[in-house]
Amino acid sequence: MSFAPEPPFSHGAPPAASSTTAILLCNLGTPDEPTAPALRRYLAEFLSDPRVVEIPKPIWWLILHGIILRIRPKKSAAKYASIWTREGSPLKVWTQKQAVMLRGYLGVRGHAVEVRYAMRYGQPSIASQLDQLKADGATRILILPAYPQYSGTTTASVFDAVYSWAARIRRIPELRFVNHYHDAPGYIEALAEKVRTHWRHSGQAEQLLMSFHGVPERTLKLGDPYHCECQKTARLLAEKLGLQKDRYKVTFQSRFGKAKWLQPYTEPMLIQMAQAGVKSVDVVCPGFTGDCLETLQEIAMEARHAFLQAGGREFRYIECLNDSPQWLAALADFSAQQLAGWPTQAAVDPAALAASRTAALTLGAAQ
Ligand SMILES: C=CC1=C(C)c2cc3[nH]c(cc4nc(cc5[nH]c(cc1n2)c(C)c5CCC(=O)O)C(CCC(=O)O)=C4C)c(C)c3C=C
Ligand SMILES: [Fe+2]
Ligand SMILES: [Fe+2]
Repeated sequence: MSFAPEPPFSHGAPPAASSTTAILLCNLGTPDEPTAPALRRYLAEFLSDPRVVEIPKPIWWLILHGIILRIRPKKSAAKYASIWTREGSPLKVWTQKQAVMLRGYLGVRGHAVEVRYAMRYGQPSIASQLDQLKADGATRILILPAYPQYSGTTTASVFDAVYSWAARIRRIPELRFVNHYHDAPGYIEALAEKVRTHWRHSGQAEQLLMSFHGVPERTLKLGDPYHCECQKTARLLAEKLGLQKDRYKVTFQSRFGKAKWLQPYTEPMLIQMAQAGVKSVDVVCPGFTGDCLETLQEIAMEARHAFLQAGGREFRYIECLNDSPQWLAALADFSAQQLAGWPTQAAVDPAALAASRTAALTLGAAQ
């Protein structure tokens, strides 16, 4: 084992002038392009993570390499192709934009904090961004997962990647980790504002369906708080919107494999609702902070089709938080709280601050 060398150090020297505080916004990751070879690389990395699939390695290896990586890449590539934009994968586009905007929103609140983004799987990797931040003088880093609800399959996996990076670093920056923000008032309010805006434009459907990404049911029995955190987010959102219990439903999507996942499942629920006579439904995905394959393709395309086929008339998909000003403001306030006690003025570069203000103002209202 060898640790990365550090820059020369002289006794008594003042701290490096470039010593900074930084935030690393970490999201799941996405393939480089919507092709089968790119999907194979992405899925191989993602599905080899023991946090994601908890099947003993020798058995899972056979299934993954013998079956899944032979079939799924082509199918998934076609799905990605249907949502790909000129700027690339929506998940990456939104995450990148959120990082730029968060820096601007923190800037106008007086915090000169560097904000970068990283992907747990694919590029830019968490290790490469931490290397870069350290090279750029970051001495304090807040790890901010893009997941409001804690799950061992996502949040803990981001932390694993940070710990693995740190394990090869001689002089580790100060690190802080955000576990979750499923009940943060700003997050709930930003979600509620998305729904209200949608209602103002399109009217209110008979039912609001809140669809969260699923996880295997056994993780709940093993103590993962994800299910409870989703339920709490849903309850708080419903309360904010003044919705009675009979006007909304909470479901779980994106089931993978044959095991039981958290229930009720999104698509069967939509079919059941349509068959029971529900004609219109609003669908929101509160667990996803940016639109991605799971929302734009699985919900806005596949689930819509299933609902309409089963007799529903109106399926209205409500976009994710994306670049919502309320969301970025909430994230800035929340991040500022997490940075408490850390200097955030150490390297105020007026030109960079002005540039981030302009970026925030261009991308959305910076208040
Ligand atoms: C195999 C098990 C999976 C678990 C457990 C899982 C949990 C989980 N995932 C997200 C968020 C996202 N997942 C996305 C895509 C995606 N998820 C899985 C599998 C599991 N997810 C796969 C195989 C894929 C890839 C697409 C496919 O082939 O079906 C995405 C979208 C990524 C994108 O590029 O747009 C997100 C986001 C959460 C929040 C979660 C547990 C709480
Ligand atoms: Fe997933
Ligand atoms: Fe629960």
